[in-house]
Amino acid sequence: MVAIPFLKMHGLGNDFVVIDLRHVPVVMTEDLARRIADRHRGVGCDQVITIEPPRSAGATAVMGIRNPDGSEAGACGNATRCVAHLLMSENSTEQCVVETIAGLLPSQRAANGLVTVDMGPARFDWHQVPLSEARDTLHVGLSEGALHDPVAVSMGNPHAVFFVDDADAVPLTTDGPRIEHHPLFPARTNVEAVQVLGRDRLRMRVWERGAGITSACGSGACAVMAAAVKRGHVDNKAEIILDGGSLWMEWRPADGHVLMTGPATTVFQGVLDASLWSDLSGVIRDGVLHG
Ligand SMILES: N[C@@H](CCC[C@H](N)C(=O)O)C(=O)O
Repeated sequence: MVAIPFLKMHGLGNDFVVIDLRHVPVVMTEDLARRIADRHRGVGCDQVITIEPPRSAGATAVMGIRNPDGSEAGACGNATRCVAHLLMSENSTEQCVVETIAGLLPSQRAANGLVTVDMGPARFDWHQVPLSEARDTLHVGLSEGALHDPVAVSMGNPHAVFFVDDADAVPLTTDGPRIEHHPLFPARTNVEAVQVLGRDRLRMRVWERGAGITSACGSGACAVMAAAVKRGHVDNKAEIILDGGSLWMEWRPADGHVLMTGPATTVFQGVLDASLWSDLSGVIRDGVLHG
């Protein structure tokens, strides 16, 4: 049985096990992702990220996203910067296109070693978030503990953005999971608590769907930027300060796309031993792997 190489990477401390499956007959299943993400028995991470062959014209590669609970996500901004960095380094290019189940994300190198990703349009239609019933997504009118009246928005994954007076005082470990599992969000939701510091500065903390509190969420920062523009709190550009550091955001009025700029950091390389999945079904594609 073979071992599979991986990279440990992070974006502002939101950490990933990145596995290149472009030439390996392995399928990332819910069970396998859970085992890899386990910080005691596996490698440990906030998301398991796969790189797979492109499916659409113009894409450099597909990026698959799994949360530590095994669930699949349509967007992960911090991992997109990491994967884009790897693809651009591999191809010696300054740009690439990362494909996700939610769409194609054009990415490019920015100043100071940072990476910019066009995360696509913020969507405010209640069907698209999704919500379980018709609501005004700019004022959803939902309350839980310290959190009231969010903006609901999709960046390819669902977000509930709450504007608060003091983001650091919000008890996210109790209020976050209650919102994540609220019946109004049939696909569950990521939860952001946001404090407006100025017309170009926001402080944000996040409770991630399927992961809990993380030090940063790139798609969350995009959702927050779009929500803050729609509520009239910021102009088109803003710094968003997360627990793990800052992201630089731009909302493009012409098409409603959100552009995100931030770091992509490689921590170490390792190998996943086949003992991690040898008793799991559905992991090996096209037969058995031999070393
Ligand atoms: N950390 C990510 C988001 C990962 C997926 C999210 N938890 C979900 O289930 O939608 C980011 O940087 O965007």
